[in-house]
Amino acid sequence: MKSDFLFYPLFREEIDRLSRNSGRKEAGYLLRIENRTELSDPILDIILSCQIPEKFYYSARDDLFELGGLGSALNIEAAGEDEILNGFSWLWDADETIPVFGGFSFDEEPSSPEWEPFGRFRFTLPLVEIRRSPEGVRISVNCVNKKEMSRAQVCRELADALQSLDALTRNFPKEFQPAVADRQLIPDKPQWNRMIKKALRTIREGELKKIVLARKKVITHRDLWNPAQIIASLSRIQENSFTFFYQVDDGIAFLGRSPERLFRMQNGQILTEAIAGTRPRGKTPFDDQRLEAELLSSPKELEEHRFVAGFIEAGMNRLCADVRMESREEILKLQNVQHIVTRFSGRAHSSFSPLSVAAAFHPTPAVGGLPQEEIRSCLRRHEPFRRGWYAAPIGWMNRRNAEFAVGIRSALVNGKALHIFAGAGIVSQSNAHAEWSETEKKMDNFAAIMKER
Ligand SMILES: C=C(O[C@H]1C=CC=C(C(=O)O)[C@@H]1O)C(=O)O
Repeated sequence: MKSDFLFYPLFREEIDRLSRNSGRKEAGYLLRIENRTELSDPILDIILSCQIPEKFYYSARDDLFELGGLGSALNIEAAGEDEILNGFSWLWDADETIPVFGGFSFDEEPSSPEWEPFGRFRFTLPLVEIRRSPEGVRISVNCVNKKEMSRAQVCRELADALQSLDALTRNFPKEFQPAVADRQLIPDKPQWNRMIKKALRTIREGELKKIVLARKKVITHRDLWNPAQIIASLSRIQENSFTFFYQVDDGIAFLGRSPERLFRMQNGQILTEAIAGTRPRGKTPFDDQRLEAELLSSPKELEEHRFVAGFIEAGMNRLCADVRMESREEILKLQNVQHIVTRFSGRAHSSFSPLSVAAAFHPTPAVGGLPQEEIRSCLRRHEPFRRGWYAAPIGWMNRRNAEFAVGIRSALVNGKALHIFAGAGIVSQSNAHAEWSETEKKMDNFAAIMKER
């Protein structure tokens, strides 16, 4: 698999023209050039073929929007949302539509070493941004003048960066045959049973109504994992889902196919949804229909779902006017599982920043639990590993618009280790064995690409 797309030829003329234009020193200045173009290669192939350490890719669940990025013109890692917004505010003063890609960790406590490269909050303005929307494909290049260089010097830096990028395009094998050296389940099945028992006790005692407990499989490769191959294989699965890929360094990436939108914000309109309640897909259409009917009539699954829907609706009522339930308790069919989904829309009361909207919803009871205030400390007590960016918001934003998926059906690749995550909502009627099987099903896309089944 390889894309032969070259960036420098597309921008050479404009860079030459701009470099002849001015000798002024302009500190903090962004040089951004946008180009509309046709692409014969898929954006993901272009992103994955380039061997630059930092890159990202995002595609919306409806497939109408894609955003890819190569390299980094400005990377902001921070402990809080204000630092992120302040760090990009000069950029958005120049053009408030410029998107940056990133996310933040599930909770605020320091994470474990494997997550260190991601930090608490991290967003990237890439060197090259490729964006596809219904209006067409636009490729933009960004160069931030941090060193008070003259315009001609900035142009030279940009030209050099694009030429180096073009030289980094490589072929990578489409076939994916990992050489697995070790597999570890954290927790293992007996530990999981004990976790669920303890969670059910906490629910019975009235401290919690619902808690979403997660587990992970750590699969160790004999050599290093190639995150590009993992996301390339995952993306080929027909799945009603967002695709996300955030590689922060060579061999270190958070990636996945998530069915769940945290929210989308566009021109003051907010769309969000509750996804919770699960059954496997059936082996035949008849069986599938039976499981769907079972899901929609199960008091346990409906309770699990309604905790989430009620929470989201209350959040929407705080943030928005004209809140509407766009659909109620419908079925979302995925490759291996089906869920109950309820969708909401509303008009934001004021011009909230995307990160404040993300913070208002995260963590929803689809990935945390209820009551929300206690859930992060509760999870730290119940789960035997740190979540890092699993189940946290991941996506893109500019000053006013954004879309964040919930980072589930996901994995962290770090060197030789691949950490695959899945969680399940525990309510008073949950059963440890059934929840274990459900999390197995939720990890099945990964099992399929590794031909583990
Ligand atoms: C927490 C996960 O799924 C959530 C989303 C949909 C259905 C869920 C459930 O039925 O338990 C979970 O709340 C996960 O996949 O890791």
